[in-house]
Amino acid sequence: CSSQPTPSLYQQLGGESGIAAITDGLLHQIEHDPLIVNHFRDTDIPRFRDLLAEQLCELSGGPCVYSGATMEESHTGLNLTTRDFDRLVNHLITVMQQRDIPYSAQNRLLALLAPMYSEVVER
Ligand code: HEM
Repeated sequence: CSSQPTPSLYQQLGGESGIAAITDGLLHQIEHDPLIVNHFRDTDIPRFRDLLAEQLCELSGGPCVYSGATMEESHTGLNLTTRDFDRLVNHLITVMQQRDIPYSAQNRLLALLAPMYSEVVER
């Protein structure tokens, strides 16, 4: 068979180091977004960073097991809105574009995150 196997989403995102860089880039975007940064004022950022990277790794088919709280548990009481969700997603897109992640891989990741909307917003 001469066809190449489809790379896993995890591989397309750059594996462990690629996902670490995407997570750091996203945190940088959040830090500079006055419309959402306040949600994170009581958050242990190093812990959040590690859990988000772990979750993206697991979601994309990498060798990680997410060890954090469920999305409902961790977002209940934050009173997040659709605008907050959209801003975070747009920041993620910006970071993936900056890192030249293939468009198809960007969409694969976004499709995995989209169903979390109802677990995160208006909780
Ligand atoms: C699909 C979208 C999202 C994903 C995958 C996600 C992922 C996560 C993860 C993995 C955690 C850590 C859970 C834990 O502490 O055990 C977390 C916590 C948190 N998320 Fe999200 N999140 C999403 C949307 C959002 C949005 C839109 C906001 C606000 C703009 C947000 C704000 C927060 C905050 C403030 C915490 C920390 C809560 C605390 O300090 O305990 N998240 N999120």
